[in-house]
Amino acid sequence: MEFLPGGLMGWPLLVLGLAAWWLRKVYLDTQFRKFALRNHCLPEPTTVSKWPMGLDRMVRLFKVTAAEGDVLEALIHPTFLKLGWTWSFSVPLSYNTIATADPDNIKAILSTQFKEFPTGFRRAGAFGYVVGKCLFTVDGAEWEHARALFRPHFARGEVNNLEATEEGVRDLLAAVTARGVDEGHRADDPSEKGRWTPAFDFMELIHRYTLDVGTETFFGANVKSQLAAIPGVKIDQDPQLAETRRVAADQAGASMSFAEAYKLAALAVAKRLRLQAFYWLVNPRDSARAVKYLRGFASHLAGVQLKQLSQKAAIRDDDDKKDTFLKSLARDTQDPTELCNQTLFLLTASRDTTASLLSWLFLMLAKHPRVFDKLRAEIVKEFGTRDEPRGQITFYRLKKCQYLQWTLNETLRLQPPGPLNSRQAAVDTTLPTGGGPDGRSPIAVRKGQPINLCIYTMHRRQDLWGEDALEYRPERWENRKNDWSFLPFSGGPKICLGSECTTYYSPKLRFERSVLISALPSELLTRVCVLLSEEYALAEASFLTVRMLQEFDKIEPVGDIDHIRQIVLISMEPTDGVRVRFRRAA
Ligand code: HEM
Repeated sequence: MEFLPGGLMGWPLLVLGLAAWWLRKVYLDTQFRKFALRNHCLPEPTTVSKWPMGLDRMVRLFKVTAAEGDVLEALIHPTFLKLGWTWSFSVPLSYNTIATADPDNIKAILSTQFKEFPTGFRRAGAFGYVVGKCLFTVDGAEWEHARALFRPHFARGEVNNLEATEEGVRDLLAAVTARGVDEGHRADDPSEKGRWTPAFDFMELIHRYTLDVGTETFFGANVKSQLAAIPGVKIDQDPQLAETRRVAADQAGASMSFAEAYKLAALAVAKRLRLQAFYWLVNPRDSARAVKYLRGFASHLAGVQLKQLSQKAAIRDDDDKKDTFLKSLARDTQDPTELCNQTLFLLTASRDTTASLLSWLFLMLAKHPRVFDKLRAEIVKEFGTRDEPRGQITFYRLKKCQYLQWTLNETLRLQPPGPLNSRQAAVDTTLPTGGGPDGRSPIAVRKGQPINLCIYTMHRRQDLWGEDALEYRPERWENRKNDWSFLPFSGGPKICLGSECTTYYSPKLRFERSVLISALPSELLTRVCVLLSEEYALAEASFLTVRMLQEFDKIEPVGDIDHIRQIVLISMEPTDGVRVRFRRAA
């Protein structure tokens, strides 16, 4: 029997199939309309497309991305200013995507209606390309399982020990020193002569810093990328790490460094994110090689860890004092793929975001000398100078530096490392606002409908942040309480785990805290964790800022500081890096 269209049975079957599909669609559309009516929902504004299925918007998006342009300022933010804080746009072969920059809607999606808005298959398709199934790419019971695996390690405050950060900062300062001195810069002033570094891209060093701290923290294997980039410096390697690097290099040919592989993989993820349901179209050969490299590296380390643990008679009696995330995780799961996925994800989550924050912070300090001077005065008062340091840099002392906290917050507000977040409705449901002529009625959201949360636009709204919302002014944080209009770390049960814990407690406090935390029921634990928010993620950035400002007393921008370009890869970064020069403190 012939079942192909054109065969004897083919056409009737095809017609029948189409009719069934159409009837189902009509039925579901009618049900959804009734649902919207029952819930007093009105439609949100929609962008007008010149081509069917919103293809023109998609083509424009690709043109901007291909030219390494700024999708936020070129496409997304202006549409919010034109249509209001919640709108939708057509996407080929899918329901309209909703975009929102409204705190009430965002709160509902991330928190009060959390179960109705999982992350969905688009995120899994885009990020899973590199990190497979992990905390970030799964939903429901799988997510709960992964979060439970992560939590004890974070709650004990072991993620990123202080030594790893200190070592990272030492290497970074060595890398800056290795760049030498620009004898010619301001040579006419004897008090300045010989104190300025040459102009260089500080962002490159920041990326290496967060990579080194991250690989040490999560894998227990600092890749020493900062020292590796200094010509002539020989890195003192333990044999295990040398083997690890060799294994990773073999996967891709020695032509690629860890940092390069990382950038290529991030570019592919960014492209897959833009393509939404068609993410699978992106798999360029060089990115595939990069992903193989990164996964080879993580898998090798997971294998080493498992071998070490299996050699111990009783895994829980591991008496090795140096704990890493990988080791801690390996006590709970011995699945090598899971270990590889989770640790590689954690490295991605922590490295790019922290590097983005630090890059923007130093760019802002270069652009605003007043803020730099005020911040440095506070740091010197609390921690002393390079030559006369005052005590250890601890988490509590960092927290006490109010202007430092404001400066970090202001940077996270204007340039959030994660400017866009996404979810997908699991059921027909509603959002509290955005519908009707005044944009205040609830809107109906259909099962399967994708939603983009635009944190970037929300952080720049004048009605929420005042007339000077676009100005960099840390002082605005005086007396301002955090609410749902400030979400650099997201919110609700999936709030950034890095924002939940800290490394800067003393061992005694850390122990007491871990006992307290492990005794809490999970719901309360989540709330406590949110209260402890921002601690860890900001500690790594604060620590480096303090040490840099002790070391250098001026920073000067190089190039056009008034027209800073930005690009969204996995995180948002300054397109042209952080081109600056520093003046060593006298
Ligand atoms: C400035 C630094 C950081 C920023 C701005 C940031 C921001 C974010 C954001 C926006 C999310 C997405 C949550 C969602 O899907 O709603 C996230 C998730 C996450 N972040 Fe961070 N992050 C930072 C640093 C870190 C660090 C240092 C770590 C680890 C030590 C970390 C670990 C995580 C984890 C594990 C998740 C996944 C949580 C989950 O899906 O349940 N982050 N982060």
